[in-house]
Amino acid sequence: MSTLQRVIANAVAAVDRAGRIVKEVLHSGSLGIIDKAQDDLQTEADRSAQKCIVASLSKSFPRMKIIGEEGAQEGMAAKDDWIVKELDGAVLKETLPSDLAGVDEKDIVCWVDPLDGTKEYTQGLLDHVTVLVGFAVGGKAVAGVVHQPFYNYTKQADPFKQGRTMWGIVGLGVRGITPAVPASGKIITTTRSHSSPTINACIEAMKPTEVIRVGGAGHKVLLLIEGQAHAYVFPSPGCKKWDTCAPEALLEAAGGALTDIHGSKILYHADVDHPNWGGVLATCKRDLLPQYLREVPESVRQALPVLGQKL
Ligand SMILES: Nc1ncnc2c1ncn2[C@@H]1O[C@H](COP(=O)(O)O)[C@@H](OP(=O)(O)O)[C@H]1O
Ligand SMILES: [Mg+2]
Ligand SMILES: [Mg+2]
Ligand SMILES: [Mg+2]
Repeated sequence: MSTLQRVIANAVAAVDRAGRIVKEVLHSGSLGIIDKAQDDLQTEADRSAQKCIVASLSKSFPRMKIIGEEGAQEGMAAKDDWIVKELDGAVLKETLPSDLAGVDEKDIVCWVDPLDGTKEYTQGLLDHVTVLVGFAVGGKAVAGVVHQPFYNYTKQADPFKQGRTMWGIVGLGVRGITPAVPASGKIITTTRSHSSPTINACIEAMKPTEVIRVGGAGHKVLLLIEGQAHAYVFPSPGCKKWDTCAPEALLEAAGGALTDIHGSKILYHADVDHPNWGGVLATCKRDLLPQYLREVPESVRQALPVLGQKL
């Protein structure tokens, strides 16, 4: 059994536990909101869910490098029942592509966003929330685990029996979600809580038939995979590597593509800068990407630094 496969299997089990924590904090009625920076909130759910995922993965895979949005969380003990040792059986049944099967534990970089869409979580827009665990090898996003704790959420049913987990491995495919493409139009999804004149100018220049403003990088990529939008347009340095690693791998495994606004690959080595300085541009199908890249206005290109190599 390959190490990467066991790591992904553990992450699939751990995100479910993290999602449970996100629900427990919501139901406690005390979100424990902290302002990390302007337009950058953290809640007790972000802190505890990260502790759960990082403590679980680092216990079983101590040589893997793990980078989480909420930092080291020193002094905060993980409760015993937050440490997930289980490996998801469905992941273990798969056969990994040969280029990933032999990867050593120390060469895997894991990017954890314990709660993506924090702003929307605090505002009760619960379906925008995802838990993201992405894996990179050689700087490339190769696998992504995405849990949506409040998928199709209803207050009438047991909250802990709701939610869904999706995962994808580049070269293998996606599980837990069925890829589709929109029937017509030109539908762009973007931020609802971190907008800017540059973002709006870029979207306007693309002449969409519809703009869907929702929270979360994970949630927006799910809209692309499920055929609700053609492109995710975010020419801003606000998204970080933990926002895009898991969504990028899931999207690529489903047939789409995610790069920066210049079409350069986003790099996920352990020592990279955390912000995606070149912004984010993603499309539901890989062959749609060049068209959207061409439509980015020159003024928007010039507002964001050029890094990395072209896809
Ligand atoms: N200007 C900004 N400042 C801080 N974080 C930003 C940001 N723009 C985007 N992000 C982060 O990128 C993710 C997706 O943003 P959005 O929902 O606006 O599309 C969110 O992750 P988190 O909710 O995990 O912090 C959000 O905080
Ligand atoms: Mg955050
Ligand atoms: Mg995020
Ligand atoms: Mg987050």
